[in-house]
Amino acid sequence: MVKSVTAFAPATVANVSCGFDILGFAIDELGDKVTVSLTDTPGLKMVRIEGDGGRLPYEVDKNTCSVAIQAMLDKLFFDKGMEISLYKGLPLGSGMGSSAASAAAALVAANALLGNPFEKKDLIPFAIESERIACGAAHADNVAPSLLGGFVLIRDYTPLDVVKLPVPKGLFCTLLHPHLELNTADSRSVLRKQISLKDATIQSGNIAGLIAGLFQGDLALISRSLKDVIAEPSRALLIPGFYELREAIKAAGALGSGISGSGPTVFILSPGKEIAQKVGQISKQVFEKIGLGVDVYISEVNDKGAYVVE
Ligand SMILES: Nc1ncnc2c1ncn2[C@@H]1O[C@H](COP(=O)(O)OP(=O)(O)O)[C@@H](O)[C@H]1O
Ligand SMILES: N[C@@H](CCOP(=O)(O)O)C(=O)O
Repeated sequence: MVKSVTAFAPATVANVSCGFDILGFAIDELGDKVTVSLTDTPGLKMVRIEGDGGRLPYEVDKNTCSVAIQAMLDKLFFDKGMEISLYKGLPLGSGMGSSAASAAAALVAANALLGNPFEKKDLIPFAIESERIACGAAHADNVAPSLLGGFVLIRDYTPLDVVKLPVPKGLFCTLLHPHLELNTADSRSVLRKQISLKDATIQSGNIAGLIAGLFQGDLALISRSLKDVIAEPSRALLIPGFYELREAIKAAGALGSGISGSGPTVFILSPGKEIAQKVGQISKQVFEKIGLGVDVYISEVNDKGAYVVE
């Protein structure tokens, strides 16, 4: 019997502008790795955390890896133990679904260790529990795409209704991660609690348009729909250079830009790698001009999601 499994789970862009808490997609290469080992001593233990600068909790009721696995084991009435090692590839509070990637990798590793009693889709509720711990909100728009890959819609939470959407060919994402940290809990606290009928109508039109654009592979429709009148107006104020960046890339041929998750990372969608690289260069200069260091990542949409590596 296999005693130890390692899994990788990718970074994700949640919301995708108009899909607050209901839409996200996965990124290539960037992500977290988790190794889970079976032990005879009952209970979970976080035995190792690397790449976090010593900032993440070892307490099993605080780390998203162990919280997610515990939720899964509760369902199975499992009486053995597991040791968990986390290798963080993602920066904390980045808006790239860092807490979610840890949970997704942990679940895929633990599930494989037990002989895959759950389909990947069935792991989402366990991962959602870990998001409640990380940011106080049980949102699924990072954990679902990190587990399943591609664009994922969360049509409803009660009961959970998750739909994987098509990924148009040639779609590239540029991620700009300015060297700032924003806690998801903090950037949720700045959101308005009420929205007007007018804004609800605009947002519904855009999310419907974005999903239709994904199904039809219609990049012009995707471009027209990448607008957010709900979260972005409040959150953009927390990201220096956000509107300057949007202005600077206007003529470069990108489809649109927005805040990745709750920020500070900004995502830009482009029709092809060349434009994705060009807007990356332009945006980098915008951030550097205002004295902010920035990491630039270019990626296709990752359609695979979390997977076992060894
Ligand atoms: N394994 C983990 N990886 C990342 N963050 C974790 C993890 N476990 C717990 N957390 C907590 O979650 C918070 C980071 O999550 P969040 O601000 O939502 O970042 P992100 O936007 O990158 O997902 C921090 O308070 C951190 O302590
Ligand atoms: N829908 C959530 C997404 C948070 O993503 P994160 O990557 O910043 O954790 C929100 O907008 O709060």
